[in-house]
Amino acid sequence: MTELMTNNEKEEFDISVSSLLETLQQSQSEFSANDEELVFLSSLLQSKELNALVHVHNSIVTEQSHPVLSNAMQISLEVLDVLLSRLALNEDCKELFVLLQRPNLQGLLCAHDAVAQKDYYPRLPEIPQELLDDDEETVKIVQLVKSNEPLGATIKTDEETGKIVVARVMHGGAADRSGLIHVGDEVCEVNGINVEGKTPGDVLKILQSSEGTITFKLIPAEGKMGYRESKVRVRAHFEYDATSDPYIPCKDAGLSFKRGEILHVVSQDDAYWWQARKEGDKNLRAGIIPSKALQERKILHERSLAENGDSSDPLFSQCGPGGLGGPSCIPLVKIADTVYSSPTKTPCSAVKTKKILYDLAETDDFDREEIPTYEEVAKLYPLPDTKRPVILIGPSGVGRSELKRRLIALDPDKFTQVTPYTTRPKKPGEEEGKEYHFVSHEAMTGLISAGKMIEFGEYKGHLYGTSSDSVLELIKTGRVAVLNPAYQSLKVLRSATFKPLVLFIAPPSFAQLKESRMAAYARSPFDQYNSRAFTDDEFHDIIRVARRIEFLYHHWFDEVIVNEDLGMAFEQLLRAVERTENEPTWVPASWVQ
Ligand SMILES: Nc1ncnc2c1ncn2[C@@H]1O[C@H](COP(=O)(O)OP(=O)(O)OP(=O)(O)O)[C@@H](O)[C@H]1O
Repeated sequence: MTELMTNNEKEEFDISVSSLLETLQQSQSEFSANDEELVFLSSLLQSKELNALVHVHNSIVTEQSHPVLSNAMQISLEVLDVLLSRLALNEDCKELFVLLQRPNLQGLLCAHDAVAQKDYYPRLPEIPQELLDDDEETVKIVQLVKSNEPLGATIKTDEETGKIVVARVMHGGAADRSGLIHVGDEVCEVNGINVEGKTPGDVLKILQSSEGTITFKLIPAEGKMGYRESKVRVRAHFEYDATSDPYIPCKDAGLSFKRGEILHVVSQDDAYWWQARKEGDKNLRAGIIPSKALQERKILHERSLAENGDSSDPLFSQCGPGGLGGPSCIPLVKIADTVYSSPTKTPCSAVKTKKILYDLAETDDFDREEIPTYEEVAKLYPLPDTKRPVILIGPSGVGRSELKRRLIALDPDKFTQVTPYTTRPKKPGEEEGKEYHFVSHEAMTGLISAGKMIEFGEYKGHLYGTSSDSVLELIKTGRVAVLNPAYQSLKVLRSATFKPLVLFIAPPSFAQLKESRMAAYARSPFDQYNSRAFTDDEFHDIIRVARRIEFLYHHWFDEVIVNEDLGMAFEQLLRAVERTENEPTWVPASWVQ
């Protein structure tokens, strides 16, 4: 039996319950309801139980029972960014900067975010089908208002059931932000029109001809709850134009990007099409980009077409007008309002390639190249006592030695070259460890076979080489090692051990190259006596080799410096080095983990 309240207790009534009761009592005469119903309603509103329940509800709503944020890790990275520019200001900034980078603190923040995002494992099993009521299905009615913002969803015909279903929901788009439309939701009706048996194209026509509000009747997908936004960042090693991609299922949803841009891949759920945003982009809606696997297959397919006139990859020959993966976009609609009715009877039932694209005569150095598509990257924060080595890559004669010399001359205490090893005898005036480390032939071959030499070669019967331990020792001293090795050494040097800054020194056009070198009376390094100027053939060679290095290794360059005007090239070099000392830089993710 319902217990009624005393007057004292009534004073503690929730304000909304009291005003309901008051309205009921004031307007009793206007109701057509009989006395019995009015007495019941009035006693219910005055009952202790209802009042207690309202209090519990209010407490739950007002209590902060959920995490304040779920991106503590991201915020800590932003704080690191801010602190970086203030390190010199005071010791507290420095201490916090070091503390925030400690693995245990980062682990704690990461765990906090996982809990806040309810990213729990293992996932609970689905409720068994027999426990669900067979006769009744929940439908949801979603109302949308046409606007200029795309909905951010695509539809397709389900291969098994033949029904129209939501194929993809773009992260951060209008559909995603509403939380109302999910992948796998079945579309039953659009504006009261039953879409059973219709194609996605038919549905799009209905949508395009609709004005104002559009009403969808959907059957929610089973077990679609919650997705996790991936934190993966990649550097794109190719340029992508979604508007001219014949394979993309929905051009409007595509994200175009340039080579070298950093992308935040928010979903890799689809094998062919990832969802991504450009790093730092304020627009929250993700766009689709080809997955790594798809891009690799696409390149192989295109090479095969170019070389043999055909391709054996069935994936691309199947591709119809809807693109690869085929769902159609739902265009130009925005969610305005939603009404759920539940439950009601439903009215409707990495490929690696061995192929290479350069002269056969020159393949010896490069016979195991990967197709560069995306590289997972992470931010590397500068550490005060550890300096990244600077590696100048480029064709012989382009000016790397000159740039290196200028860098060392600018600040010899900071920048230094790595003393090479040689088997040639010491000349008068030379000191061990200054010009060279003088070693025996046996010692040198021992170092080479132990894989200790970054690069080595023979000149006039003597071996010369640079040891990896020499570079590591320099890094430990807090100085910046500057190297201009042969480009093949990048395979060894570009690793988590050295974490180098790789700069490609490129030649300008033939005319600019010739003019700038002539104006400076530059001596040709290809001439044994260094007494004559460059020849046209040498300039052509510099350009040809530069193109080849760039084609093969562009994905490993942090920056390209075109060496036309020496002063400007040097300035650019200096700024690039300073950035690694003062700002976080994107490096392969494996270097940071
Ligand atoms: N931008 C420039 N303008 C004019 N002359 C230049 C420029 N850059 C370099 N030089 C000159 O070109 C010549 C060759 O440069 P450098 O020796 O640095 O080439 P390199 O790339 O180190 O070649 P190698 O790898 O064979 O030693 C030098 O005389 C140098 O002073």
